[in-house]
Amino acid sequence: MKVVLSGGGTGGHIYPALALAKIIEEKEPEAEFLYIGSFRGVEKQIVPKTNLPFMQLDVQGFSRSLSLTNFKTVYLFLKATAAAKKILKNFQPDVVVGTGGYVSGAVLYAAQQMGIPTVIHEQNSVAGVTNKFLAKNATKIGLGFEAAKDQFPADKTEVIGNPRAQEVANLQSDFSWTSYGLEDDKKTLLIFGGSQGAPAINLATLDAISTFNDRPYQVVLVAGPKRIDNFNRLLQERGLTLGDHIKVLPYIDNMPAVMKKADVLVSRAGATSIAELTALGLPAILVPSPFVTGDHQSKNASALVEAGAALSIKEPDFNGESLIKAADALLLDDQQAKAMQAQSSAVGITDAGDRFYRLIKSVIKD
Ligand SMILES: CC(=O)N[C@H]1[C@@H](OP(=O)(O)OP(=O)(O)OC[C@H]2O[C@@H](n3ccc(=O)[nH]c3=O)[C@H](O)[C@@H]2O)O[C@H](CO)[C@@H](O)[C@@H]1O
Repeated sequence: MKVVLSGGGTGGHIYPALALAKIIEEKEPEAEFLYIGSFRGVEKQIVPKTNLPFMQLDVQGFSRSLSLTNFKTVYLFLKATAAAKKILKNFQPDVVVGTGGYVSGAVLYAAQQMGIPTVIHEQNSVAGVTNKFLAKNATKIGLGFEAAKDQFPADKTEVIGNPRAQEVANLQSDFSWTSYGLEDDKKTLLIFGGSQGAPAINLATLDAISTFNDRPYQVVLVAGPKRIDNFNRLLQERGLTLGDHIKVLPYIDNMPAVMKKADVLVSRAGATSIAELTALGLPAILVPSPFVTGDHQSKNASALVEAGAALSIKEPDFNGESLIKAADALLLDDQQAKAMQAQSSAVGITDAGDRFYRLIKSVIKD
């Protein structure tokens, strides 16, 4: 099987594509892949760390206000589509899979025009712009959340979950907190604001630092590669020091292994983060980003809150005090955490990768 994967811009669109590649490789070791990303998104850092051949196109997103940059966006889209056609003609894929982000718009649009089967994956409860654009001519559509079902044509749409969940659930790892200078027999609160870090989550953690310094549990904050300097500057300005049981990092490459060792997670309600934490049954405090299309993170979070699988705190209510209160409730008292763990595991779709694989096989022409 020859598969082109395309997804970009942000980790939440990229990791599902990489997880799918791993599942296909396990089932069909002779499968060939090509990952097509953009020059601008974080895929240029993430994909080259895998063994997948990687090509890049020049695309950019639409600006929300009417502006001249949108003419450039259209121009780049048409140019990228033409470039994608050449790449596809050369590679001759059996299927082209898009996991969201502008680059997948150009690549799958090209494939659709060439009559190559396309499968899109919508991770969120609310359809993204690119997937809405591609849905009409997509051969099949896989969804992460049931809630997105009524936004796509019913006859070709299936709820499959997010393949990253299967990757995380099946992961064998000997990761130890000692590699961060922490202890393995202490409970650990892991905090990260999606793949880029989130200022509101970093600031609340900063406000909570002096209390965390006195807590018996460990705290790991992933501040984000572009945000860690600001966090450290504010820490210094406020004259705060971190206890030995608190670590602040820019990014974690082996996040699934780290999540597996954590006891409670504080995070945004990005779809891939949710797929991972429910695959692990990890109790979570979610802080949906208010800055995303259609407020989709609040809707992603609702699915978990309704099931008793997570707590959700709106960003304006999220601060040092509410963070400590929620973290203490789950880390100092086992009962609530255990109940949440069970509900979270019940929500997780840990065979999402297999379901995605079957969906892809179903569109490949003999
Ligand atoms: C601001 C924004 O537009 N966010 C969107 C983006 O989120 P974002 O890119 O943040 O994606 P998710 O929260 O879904 O996933 C984050 C991914 O990054 C990984 N990770 C994170 C931190 C780290 O240090 N290392 C690491 O590997 C996580 O394990 C996870 O796999 O795509 C998601 C999936 O479409 C959407 O639901 C989010 O609303």
